[in-house]
Amino acid sequence: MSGHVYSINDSATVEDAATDYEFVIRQLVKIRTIGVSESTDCPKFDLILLSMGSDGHVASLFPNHQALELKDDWVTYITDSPQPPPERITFTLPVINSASNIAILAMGVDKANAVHSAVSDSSDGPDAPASLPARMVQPTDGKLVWFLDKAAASSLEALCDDAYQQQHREY
Ligand SMILES: O=C(O)[C@H](O)[C@@H](O)[C@H](O)[C@H](O)COP(=O)(O)O
Repeated sequence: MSGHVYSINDSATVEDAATDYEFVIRQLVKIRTIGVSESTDCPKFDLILLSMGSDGHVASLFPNHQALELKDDWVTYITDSPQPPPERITFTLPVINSASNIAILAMGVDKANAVHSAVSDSSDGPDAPASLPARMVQPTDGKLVWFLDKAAASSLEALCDDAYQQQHREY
């Protein structure tokens, strides 16, 4: 197992650590230890496991941060995280979205609003995708599964009721 663990170099600067980590991933893709997505040319991980913060951040991709717009980088760094620590490295959305399976975990009532917005259809105003990174997790060619406790799912009851009533009206 240890031969398959590639840790981040935490003694380098975040910029160097991100560059080094992306280099490692690119080598692993080259020798096909990690598969490649035919549609995106990104690494295709079997599973990416994320947890979501109450602000809707996943990985170290925070609301309205420019890191959300990266298209060509696989790994990036930030130095201005709104939550400590300020310096972080993270996979980018193209890599996350290329995975075969993505699981997002959310626990606690403080996640309820973000869960509701992330799985609802609205895409304007405060629910615009970049204001809620979890909404931007949309697998290109894979599956997304949410794991919620009751508290995190508590705002979904209203959503389900609405959908039920909508369907009911159509019959
Ligand atoms: O520093 C971070 O980015 C956070 O620690 C994050 O990774 C965490 O997993 C979520 O915010 C949910 O955390 P809880 O489920 O503990 O609230």
